Amino acid sequence: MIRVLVSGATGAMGEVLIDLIKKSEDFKVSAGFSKEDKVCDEFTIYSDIKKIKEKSDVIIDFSSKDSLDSILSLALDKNIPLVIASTGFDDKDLEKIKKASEKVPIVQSGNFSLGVNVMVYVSKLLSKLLDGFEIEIIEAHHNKKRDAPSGTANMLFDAVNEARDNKLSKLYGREGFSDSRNPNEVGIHSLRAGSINGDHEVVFAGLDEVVSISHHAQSKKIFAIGALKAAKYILDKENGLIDIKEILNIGE
Ligand SMILES: NC(=O)C1=CN([C@@H]2O[C@H](COP(=O)(O)OP(=O)(O)OC[C@H]3O[C@@H](n4cnc5c(N)ncnc54)[C@H](OP(=O)(O)O)[C@@H]3O)[C@@H](O)[C@H]2O)C=CC1
Ligand SMILES: O=C(O)C1=N[C@H](C(=O)O)C[C@H](O)C1
Repeated sequence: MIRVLVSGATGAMGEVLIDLIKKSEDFKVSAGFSKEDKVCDEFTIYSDIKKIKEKSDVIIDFSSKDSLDSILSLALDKNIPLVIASTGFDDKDLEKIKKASEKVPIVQSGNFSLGVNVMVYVSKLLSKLLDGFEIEIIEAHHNKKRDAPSGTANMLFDAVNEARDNKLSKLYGREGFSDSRNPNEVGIHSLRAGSINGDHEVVFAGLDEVVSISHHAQSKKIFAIGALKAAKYILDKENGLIDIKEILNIGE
């Protein structure tokens, strides 16, 4: 039985993850981490990582960028693998994650669903094949999402940009007048409304033709399923930053 320390335990994703773990035969919740202490039937949620004494085999983090330092020190202190699903990280945060992965195995992804990671892989291919087509990215999420654009939109931008020798630049929204569109700009547009679980579209627009690829998350479960798969995969790894594509068997 794999003992999971759930970070972000009282959040929307934390609750979905805990519910899936309770129905699983392979996993159990050892403890939770969140902003407030809370005693649940089968485990305790702590707001202070120093109070967490329960033995855990892996940490799965669906909290926020604000708890990154706590989560990294928890993984390093307990010397256990870490699945980072929180989004909104900047380059300094990503550097901290890379540094910590020298000591413990870490997988960090803005999206743990299979469908999105296949979409990221295909978007890179489309960007290469449709050279000269202009690219726009649209993402839509629920009205409680704090960060914009989504981590997934950033993954999609990185993929299409890599295929264009990193010559592309992000443009967040548009307003006012402009004589012409810079061919290397990628408009990234974020919708926030209702209870949308996570929709993404990449549009490749050429002269008189458009190619697009999209993903629609019908539940939050798809992210928790991917995170649990990642947790199982990194359990026996020594250390290192493991690519989600390796875990989901996507591409070379
Ligand atoms: N990679 C992926 O596949 C996916 C990633 N995500 C990401 O996961 C994160 C959580 O999403 P969601 O569950 O919807 O968000 P919620 O706001 O519903 O939950 C966030 C949780 O983290 C806790 N938290 C926030 N800041 C801290 C902190 N500094 N220390 C301790 N606990 C903290 C919150 O506590 P409290 O409730 O007290 O505020 C809450 O329990 C987001 O970054 C989101 O983008 C979401 C879905 C899929
Ligand atoms: O906040 C969410 O809900 C989600 N966030 C992730 C992101 O920022 O891409 C993944 C998914 O789209 C749901």
